[in-house]
Parts: sequence; C-alpha cells; structure tokens
Amino acid sequence: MSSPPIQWYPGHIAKAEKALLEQLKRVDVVLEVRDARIPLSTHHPQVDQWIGEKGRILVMNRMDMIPPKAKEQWTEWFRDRGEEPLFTDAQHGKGIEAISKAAQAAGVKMNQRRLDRGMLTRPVRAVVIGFPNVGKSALINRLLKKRVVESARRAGVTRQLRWVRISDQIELLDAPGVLPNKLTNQEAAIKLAICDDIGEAAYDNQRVASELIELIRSSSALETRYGLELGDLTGESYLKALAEANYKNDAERTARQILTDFRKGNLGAIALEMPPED
Ligand SMILES: Nc1nc2c(ncn2[C@@H]2O[C@H](COP(=O)(O)OP(=O)(O)OP(=O)(O)O)[C@@H](O)[C@H]2O)c(=O)[nH]1
Repeated sequence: MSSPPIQWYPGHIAKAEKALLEQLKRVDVVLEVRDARIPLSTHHPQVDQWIGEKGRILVMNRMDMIPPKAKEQWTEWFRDRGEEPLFTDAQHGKGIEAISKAAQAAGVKMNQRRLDRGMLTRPVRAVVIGFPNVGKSALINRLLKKRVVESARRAGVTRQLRWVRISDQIELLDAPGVLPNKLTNQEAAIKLAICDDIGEAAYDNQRVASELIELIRSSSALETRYGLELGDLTGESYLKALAEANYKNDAERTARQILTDFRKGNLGAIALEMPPED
C-alpha cells in the first residue's frame, strides 16, 4: 500500500524536547516508561544521552497486555545487557512497590555521595518520562496512591510542573515528561500507531490495521475474535474479507474495530515485539 509515512509535526518535537530537558535538569532519577508490548519501539534513541549520569529506572508498563512468557524473555534479554526491567500494570496498580523501592535505593546512593562531599541529605527527585499514552500519568497516580494527575485514553493530555511527595525520601514531578518522536523508523512508527503510543501523528487506519494483522498472524487471535480464517491472506486482503463478511464492506470501520479491539485487549495478551536474536 502506498499511503504516506507516519509523521509528527516538527514544531511539536522542538517544544516537547525543550520541556523535557527542563524537567530532566531538576531531577536525580528518571523513571523511563515503555510499553511492554513494544519495548524497543518505545525506546527513544536520544534518551540515554538526555539522562546522562542520572539514575534510571526502566519501567515496562502494560504487563497485563503481554503473555508471561514474553515478560520472562524480555527480563532475561535486558539482564544480559546489565539492565533490570521492572514490569507494571499501572491501570490495576501492579508492580508499583518495586518502582518506589528502586527510586528509594537511587536516593540512598545520591545521599551517600552528598554526605561524602560534606552536604546535607535530601529526598531524591524523580520524573516519569516516556512516549505519549504509555501510561505515565497512570503510573504517577499509582505512586501517589491517589488520582491527582489526569489520566486519559487520548494521547497528549499531559501538563506543567509541580513537586509531589511519594514518601519521606522521594519527591516526584507530578507532570510526566513526554518523549518527542521523529518517527524516522517506519516499522517502529507503525507499532506505535497500533499501540496508540504516537500522540498527534496522522496515520492511515487501514494500513496500520493491515500491519497489525500481519504482526499477529501466528496467533489465532483474529480467527477467535471475528470467526474468519486468516489462512494465506495478506493483512490487506484479510481486512477486506472481514469488512465484507462482518462490516457491510466498510474497510475503514473494520480497521478501526480491529485496532480498538487490540488496544482494549479484546484480542488477548499479545507481545508485538520479542527480544531480537543476537
Ligand atoms: N491495560 C493497561 N492499560 C493501562 C496501563 N497503564 C495505563 N493504561 C491506560 O492507558 C491509557 C493511557 O494512560 P495515561 O496514564 O494517560 O498515559 P500517559 O503516558 O500519561 O499519556 P499522555 O499524557 O498522553 O502522554 C489510559 O487509558 C490508561 O488507563 C496498564 O498497565 N495496563
């Protein structure tokens, strides 16, 4: 199919990047949130450079949306690279305690360095960052144990700065940092669009749904949900066939339905990315 590439608007990128750097300047520790369904595509190539020497906690959110096996394999893959991913389900409040503990541990290290330099100790300062809609606000609310940050299904609802206390030892910026994405890698852009992690980019639902069909073809999720065999059909042909069978030939409505079903978990727990072979 020859629809235009998925793009974000350059003005947004410059503005988002500036806001993000302002937030990062103020903190000791960064909670980097990724979507567990697509841990690589929700990794921003510049994030390591932006975080620099600060502590980083790697949060894999939406763990409820991937099979336990995928979680195990990703954990092993990241550990082989010296990283410890912490899996959360911010919607239902799972795995949150481990995040607070990790932030606290980072604070202990920071305060040891301060004491070594003859300075007073203070609470560790942290910020949650990640792509649009990965669950940053939901995570902040869970860390605070209350709903103070607006958490919405729409991408891009995040606002400005305020410190909130999670405990005696941790202060958190209540507004998450949104990672701007230039979307130069189209394969990643499509996965972000499928997962609704793309913010205000424009894209073609039918193309994105066709790609989703291709990506999940080895599972029986589509047959189970829609009662239509995939067989050897391409994603595009399956979309057409399903539109004809169930949706009065309306391919656009069919595409939106498939995407909504995937995003709501109606197709089951599916990882769209698995650790790459070495
Ligand atoms: N199933 C599931 N849904 C989640 C999880 N975390 C967040 N959500 C849902 O994902 C949607 C987006 O969550 P938000 O917390 O608003 O995401 P955000 O990253 O703050 O979004 P922006 O403000 O747009 O950058 C909401 O509908 C949440 O309820 C999770 O772990 N599992």
